[in-house]
Amino acid sequence: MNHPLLDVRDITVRYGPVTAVDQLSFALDAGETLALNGPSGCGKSSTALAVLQLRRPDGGQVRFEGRELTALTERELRPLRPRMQPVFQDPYGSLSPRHRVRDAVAEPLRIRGAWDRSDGPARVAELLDRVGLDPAYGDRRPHELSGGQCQRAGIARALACEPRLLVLDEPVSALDASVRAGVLNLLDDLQDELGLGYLFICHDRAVVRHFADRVVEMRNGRGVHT
Ligand SMILES: Nc1ncnc2c1ncn2[C@@H]1O[C@H](COP(=O)(O)OP(=O)(O)OP(=O)(O)O)[C@@H](O)[C@H]1O
Repeated sequence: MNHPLLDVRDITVRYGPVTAVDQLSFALDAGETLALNGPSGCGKSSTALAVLQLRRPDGGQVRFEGRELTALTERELRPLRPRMQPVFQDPYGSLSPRHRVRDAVAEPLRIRGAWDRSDGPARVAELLDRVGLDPAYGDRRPHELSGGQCQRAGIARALACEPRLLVLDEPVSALDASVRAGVLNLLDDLQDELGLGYLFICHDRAVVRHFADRVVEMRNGRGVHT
């Protein structure tokens, strides 16, 4: 049966009396970029957390690859989690400051049981190269990289999970304008090559227009499809 990669129906997220996301629905196919755009506080990040099941929504359904995630226990979700990877705004926040980049990228391979001592290092080097980082940067720690390089390393780590969906929450907003285009081009190339679906959260309308296939404009937790 054909189903969207991600199918979000009527999700609601509340923080006490505040309704951050109010019965929001959208769907996203593999190889497609759907943007959530809107002003600060309209509920974009809360939607990202609900899609990733990092915060369980208070209502509605999140279907990923045809499976209804809100009905699953944490244990049942665990094997699905690598397939939906977040990339957050703060490039330094997604990597541990204590670990070298090569270990950060290797970790998902180890967790998945995909680490092999003979070809693991070459796989890490390949992932770093794929995101435009010289594999020698694997020896560095995050603070020894620029913001753009660090965001690329975070994307390499996400790719090590072999995801189908990336939830990109303001992935270029903290970067200098001069490096933004490079990271967006990388994301475009990866999507073409791997058929990834992108839920792209961004407050910058110009970036959204350039990058997204479709846009959901959010206001006060509600969405308008454009
Ligand atoms: N942990 C929380 N506790 C209480 N209220 C929260 C929490 N997180 C978000 N909110 C509130 O929920 C609403 C939506 O916030 P959210 O961060 O999802 O919006 P956003 O569009 O991503 O904004 P921004 O771009 O500023 O991050 C806001 O009113 C915000 O104050």
